[in-house]
Amino acid sequence: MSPLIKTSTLRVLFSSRLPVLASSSNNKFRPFCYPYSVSHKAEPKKMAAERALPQIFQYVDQNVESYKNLLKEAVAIPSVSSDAKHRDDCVRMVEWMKEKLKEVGATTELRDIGFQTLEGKQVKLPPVLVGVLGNDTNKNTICIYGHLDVQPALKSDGWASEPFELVERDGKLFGRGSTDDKGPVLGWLHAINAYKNVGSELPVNLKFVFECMEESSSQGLDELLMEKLKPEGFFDTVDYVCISDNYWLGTTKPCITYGLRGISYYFLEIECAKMDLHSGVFGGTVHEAMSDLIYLMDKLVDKDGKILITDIYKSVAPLLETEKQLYNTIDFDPEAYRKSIDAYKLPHNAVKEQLLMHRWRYPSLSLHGIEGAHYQTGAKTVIPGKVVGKFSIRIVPNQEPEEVEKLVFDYINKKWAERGSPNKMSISAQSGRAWTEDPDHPHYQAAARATKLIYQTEPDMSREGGSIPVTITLQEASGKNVLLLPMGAGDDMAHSQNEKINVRNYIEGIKLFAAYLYEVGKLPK
Ligand SMILES: NCC(=O)N[C@@H](Cc1c[nH]cn1)C(=O)O
Ligand SMILES: [Zn+2]
Ligand SMILES: [Zn+2]
Repeated sequence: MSPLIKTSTLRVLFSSRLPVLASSSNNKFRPFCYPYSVSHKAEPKKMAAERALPQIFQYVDQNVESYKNLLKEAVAIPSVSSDAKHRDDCVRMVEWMKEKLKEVGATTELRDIGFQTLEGKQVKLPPVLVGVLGNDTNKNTICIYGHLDVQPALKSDGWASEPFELVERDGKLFGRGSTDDKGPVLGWLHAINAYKNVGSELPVNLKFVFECMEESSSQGLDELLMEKLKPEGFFDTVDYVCISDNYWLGTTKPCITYGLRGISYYFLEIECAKMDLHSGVFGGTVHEAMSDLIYLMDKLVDKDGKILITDIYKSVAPLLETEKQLYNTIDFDPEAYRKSIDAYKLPHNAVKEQLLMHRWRYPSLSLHGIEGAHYQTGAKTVIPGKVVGKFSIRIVPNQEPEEVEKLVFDYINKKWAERGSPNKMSISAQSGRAWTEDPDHPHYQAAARATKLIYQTEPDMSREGGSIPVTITLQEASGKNVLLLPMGAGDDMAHSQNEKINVRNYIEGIKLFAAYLYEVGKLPK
């Protein structure tokens, strides 16, 4: 190609629907070698970004301490969305992030999404942070979604250090939200900031949607996206959607994710009295709520993990031969996985393909806890007056939340009738849909190139057992390809005690995001 090729000619070449970097795929990957020999004058923006990458990577390496410090600040805000006591912290977290986004040059807006019923009260939902950075019609636009809320955490749950104090041990940054999802959200900021600091224009326009209710079923977000942002034209210019809110499958090999399970979360409430009762005084003279609840919860799943709810497997997408083949090549070691969680034994005879399928494409039911039950140390002799059993079903492609909820309600009502208890029982649910995407899309190829540049290995195309309820909504709202680009490793223990992100994953993740922006910037407009 002539070094003096004009931008317009280049655009014609770009617009062929071939993968833009197809020419590099036969060669050994050469990190900073631009496949087109184009003069800086002819294509200043693209060339600027191209030349900037090595400087960006160097800049990132020089700023590790400041990245850790910013994550420390974010982790210190206990933005637990499920707890009304932390609602002000959630609002503070969103406002904190708004300032950070403004500092990198974005225009920002906090969008009100109304109220929710929490602990019997009407509680205001934290606002959603919406941002825009750049509006160059020659550039692709990526919509980035992330969440700023976290799961609850107490030191007494078994954390080695305070959960809301980021602490570094052995190259790992421990703290609630470090990997889910504050580290990755900050990663985007750092990548943008690095472009700016090396004096390079961003290769893409960016739009941001950062919420603070993801860990509580993203309440209010779908309505904002579909009934407000979409009609207002927010998605009109969006070409791609990217979310970094999941993890590698293992601890060494990066992956890009094209599927998530959905979630159907249940609150099963049983009341036997208006207050808690002394078991010595009242035991033997009341129908106890807890016994009823244990009876019902025991009817949900068998010891091998098979869900006992009638017809629950009926609508699960059939396993096609083509899909079956995909599992063979995935890099996943069941024994390393077992050891990473210190489990005694894995189900499904620890067969790799079976484990992956039961994590990605079959539903699973988990029992989470009982609100109102005695759980502290000691021998409190109480009969709880009211208990709420919590369980959820990870739902999969072809299973619709409404259909699953109906099956669960019918089944619970049937078992309740069989129990014949005089107590008061009620059940409610919150659900989000499963999502899959086309991993052969040029967007995925761009992310794969970025990943290979950073980690020198071809990423696995994976699915994930967890849920990000908004993913499918963003896919529908934008009508564009959605991609999950994980930053953290498979042993990060999100939602668990001692959640962490490896310093390496955090820092290389920032570079990965910068490289991804560059690669998407090169995709045809
Ligand atoms: N990183 C995504 C994530 O952890 N999502 C949650 C979503 C959730 C929690 N409660 C209801 N939905 C998950 O558990 O998968
Ligand atoms: Zn989470
Ligand atoms: Zn998350």
